[in-house]
Amino acid sequence: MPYKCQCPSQRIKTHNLKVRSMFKACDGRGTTKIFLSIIYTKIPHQICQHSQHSTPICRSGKCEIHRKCSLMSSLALTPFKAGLFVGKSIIVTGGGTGLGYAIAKELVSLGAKVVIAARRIEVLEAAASEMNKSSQRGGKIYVCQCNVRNEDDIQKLVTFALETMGGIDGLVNNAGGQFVSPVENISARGFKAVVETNLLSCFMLSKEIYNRWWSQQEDRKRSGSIVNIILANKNGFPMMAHSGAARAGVENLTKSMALEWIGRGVRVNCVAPGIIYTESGFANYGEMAGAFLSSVLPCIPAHRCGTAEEVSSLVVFLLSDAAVYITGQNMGVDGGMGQGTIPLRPQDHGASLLPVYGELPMKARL
Ligand SMILES: CCCCC/C=C/C(=O)SCCNC(=O)CCNC(=O)[C@H](O)C(C)(C)COP(=O)(O)OP(=O)(O)OC[C@H]1O[C@@H](n2cnc3c(N)ncnc32)[C@H](O)[C@@H]1OP(=O)(O)O
Ligand SMILES: NC(=O)C1=CN([C@@H]2O[C@H](COP(=O)(O)OP(=O)(O)OC[C@H]3O[C@@H](n4cnc5c(N)ncnc54)[C@H](OP(=O)(O)O)[C@@H]3O)[C@@H](O)[C@H]2O)C=CC1
Repeated sequence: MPYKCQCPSQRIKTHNLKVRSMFKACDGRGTTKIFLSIIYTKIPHQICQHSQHSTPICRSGKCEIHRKCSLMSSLALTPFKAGLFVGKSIIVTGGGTGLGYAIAKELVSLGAKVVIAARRIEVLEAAASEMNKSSQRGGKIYVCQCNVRNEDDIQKLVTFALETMGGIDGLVNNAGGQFVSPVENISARGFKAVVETNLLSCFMLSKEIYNRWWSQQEDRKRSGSIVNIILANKNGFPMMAHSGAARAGVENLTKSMALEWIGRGVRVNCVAPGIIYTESGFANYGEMAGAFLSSVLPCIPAHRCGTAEEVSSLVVFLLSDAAVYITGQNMGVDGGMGQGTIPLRPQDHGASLLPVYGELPMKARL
């Protein structure tokens, strides 16, 4: 059935697409070639639901492009080769939302078995059922309720992961967060809560897995990789000082663990996101998030927030064997923010010229 496009503008973007297949679309005046990728899943939706279309481009929802779209929407955005993580078992804390969700989704789409762990079981279950649609070559998401501040929960998480996946190859310490407050108003309990959530949790879970699994492996091929998600906090983190301090602790702990455990084939690295737009992450700050965004955007050299996929691809790389010679590092994904100070010097160029990898609403760009 020929696809009838009624788009008057014909502004269908083909860049950023990895061409795997080509479709011909009739615009009523001639033939337009539309290139689609089966990997970069969001693009076909942008074609179908292109905001510049004055009329709906397909009313039936049954055309070839819609069929491809629904197929592709269940796949994850990834630059990595299919099957890269087949046979690998990974824990992602905070994997039911935001960055953790993007990481878990990319991993399962590459064939990994992944346990996602957090406090809200209903959020985890909904996420798992969605992500299992992207699973490829035996990849599967399992869920485990766990408060990472609680040592019993940590032990149960490791037991669950070993029983369900048969081993652990990777750990992403992503669960975390904080509240916004000037230093003078943070109570000791509040400070402690943030340190427990971000630093103690990372120590407890990494240690538990090392003692019960990685240190027990005679097979040197069964190595491990830990990726700790921290913050771009090189110059402190005003209004989130407790978190800046806790994450600095994680960075240093990362270096110590990297040196102590390299003999067992365990690598440990940090990823330091700048300001990454995640709906769940920003929801934690209510109305304050909007004000924060407009004040911080001019200070980000890239002039836009990052996307979860832009963080996930680095995390997945660090978990992979392509990164076997990398340990003890802290890598920023921050649109240049780590080069400046916070609050950063406003940049005087216009809208962001950087292309976007993943999805980013207009409000998260300058
Ligand atoms: C705006 C864009 C920012 C972009 C940059 C960063 C982005 C991100 O990091 S996104 C991720 C955001 N996600 C989260 O922050 C979720 C996890 N966070 C939390 O769960 C809390 O912030 C927590 C770590 C503090 C834990 O909270 P809770 O379970 O309530 O902790 P406790 O019951 O143990 O409370 C202990 C202590 O903490 C004080 N407290 C908690 N929230 C606040 C608050 N919003 N403001 C001030 N104080 C807070 C609480 O009052 C308790 O202290 P006392 O009152 O002295 O007993
Ligand atoms: N978005 C951003 O701009 C940045 C984010 N980060 C960090 O990246 C990580 C992910 O953030 P993002 O995805 O944006 O935000 P989210 O709020 O979506 O992610 C936080 C996740 O951590 C889980 N979590 C929080 N506390 C606990 C706990 N005590 N035990 C178990 N799980 C917990 C939450 O699940 P649940 O509530 O169900 O437990 C949630 O899934 C966080 O560590 C965040 O601080 C760092 C820099 C910037």
